[in-house]
Amino acid sequence: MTAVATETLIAIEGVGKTFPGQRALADVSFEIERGEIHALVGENGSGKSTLIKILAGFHEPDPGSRIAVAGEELKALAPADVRRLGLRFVHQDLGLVAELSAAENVGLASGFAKRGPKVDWAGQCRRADALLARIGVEVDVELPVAELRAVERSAIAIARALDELHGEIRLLVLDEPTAALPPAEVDALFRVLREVLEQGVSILYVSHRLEEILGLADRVTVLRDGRCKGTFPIAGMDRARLAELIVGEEVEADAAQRPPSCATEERALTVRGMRGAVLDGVGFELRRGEVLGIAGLSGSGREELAAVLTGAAPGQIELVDGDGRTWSGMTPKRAKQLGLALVLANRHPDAAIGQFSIRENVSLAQLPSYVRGGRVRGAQERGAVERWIADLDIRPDDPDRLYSYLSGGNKQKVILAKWLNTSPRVFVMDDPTSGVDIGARHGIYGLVREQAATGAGFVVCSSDLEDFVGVCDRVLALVGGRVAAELSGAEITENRLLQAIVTQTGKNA
Ligand SMILES: Nc1ncnc2c1ncn2[C@@H]1O[C@H](COP(=O)(O)OP(=O)(O)OP(=O)(O)O)[C@@H](O)[C@H]1O
Repeated sequence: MTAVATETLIAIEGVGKTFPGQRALADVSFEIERGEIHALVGENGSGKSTLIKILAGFHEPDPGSRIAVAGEELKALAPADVRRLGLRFVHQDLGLVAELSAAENVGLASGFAKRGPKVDWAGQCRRADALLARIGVEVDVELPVAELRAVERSAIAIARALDELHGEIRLLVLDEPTAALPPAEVDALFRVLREVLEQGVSILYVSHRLEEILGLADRVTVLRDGRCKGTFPIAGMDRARLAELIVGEEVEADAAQRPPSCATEERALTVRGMRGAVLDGVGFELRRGEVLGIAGLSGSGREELAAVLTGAAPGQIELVDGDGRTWSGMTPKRAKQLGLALVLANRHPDAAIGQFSIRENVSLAQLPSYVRGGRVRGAQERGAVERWIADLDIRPDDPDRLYSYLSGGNKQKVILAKWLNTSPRVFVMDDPTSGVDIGARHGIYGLVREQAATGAGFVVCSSDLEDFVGVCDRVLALVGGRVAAELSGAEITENRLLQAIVTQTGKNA
């Protein structure tokens, strides 16, 4: 944690934002000090991204809102003001072009080093190297960023944001920077952020991961239903108190409450010899009613397992289904015949259709069952969707709300509802709680358990260790594309998992 800061960098006063039919922010006031890490927290849909988009000049706030940056009063921030005043943003998707190198990505944002009319590649690489060195990171700046570790990509996005070519940088805003980072890489990111702070840049940090906020921030501002519930020092704050401030009521501790396994003796699936870009012969048996976790750092094969298992990514696999039939190779069509549903994280472009409503997205995978005699049975469809909206606490609770207007966490809940609604034999989940708030997370674990009790099998691939502790019966830890360790029942703790995915390789990510 840093020294107590004293000077106001940004004063936000009475800020509101009303979208057609939706008030996202109302009378929000708080201050960000120079030299502090200021966390911004709140439930899904509480207005965090809207506030950030106002600071980024993307949304204009309601009349009467006031924002002052370094003493300069503004009613709204235009994108040119944002740049001039030194506010920089790193969003969850990082905005990097995966096929290009770090040197090229830096050049795309702030121009390329030139020698005469030509690009000076050596000079451009030196510039990217220097930007990364300032935050204590060393990577090969000529490699395509797709080939780097997730935390290295985050570091490049941060280094690029802090390029002072166009003036002093005062505030770095990070929107859920760790949503897809495994824990060992989170520590590496924190080291980078401390370096950023050393440069005199303040940080506004948005996250649903409470441990991170407690370990990193100086102060925290809590939003609830678009209103500011206050700004609190982190010193003296604990997880339970912070969770209560966010949700507005006491939140139960989850780890101790994991219900007993519903795994039966019956096979849901046997997988053998799974190979892909990284996967190197992974196999496992999944029983009906069992919730199996797949843990691993980025580059361990965890990120591709769900897609290879369901035929969404190329790879080799041999599979024995619940009826004892053997299958070689997998395609999305075959996965469907076998009753495997791939539940993608909301950041994935194929996860849902932005221009469809909540109702249309939830019903999409189940549409044939609502059609009788060439007509959609609207009442039945609507009833099912309304039940999912209530069960997952999707906000706003309007089935006709366009998916693209939903907050990140609510998008994730719609994707889950879409697949829970289809009752497959096996759910293959990729980061199912990405961007989901602490209250909704418990709800999701409850629904997974409910479905497991009916005999569905689950393969839960996640970068978030809480998912394994909260809901899994057994966890496979992947290292270098292979199963390096297996934990089950009470053995599944965050510490043991961390050891399994990091120390097995002696890797210090
Ligand atoms: N462009 C838009 N049009 C209409 N409503 C919107 C728009 N953008 C956001 N909203 C609504 O404003 C509210 C606040 O959303 P916002 O994305 O700011 O929440 P959030 O706190 O960032 O949530 P999450 O943690 O899920 O990312 C939500 O009800 C959302 O549906």
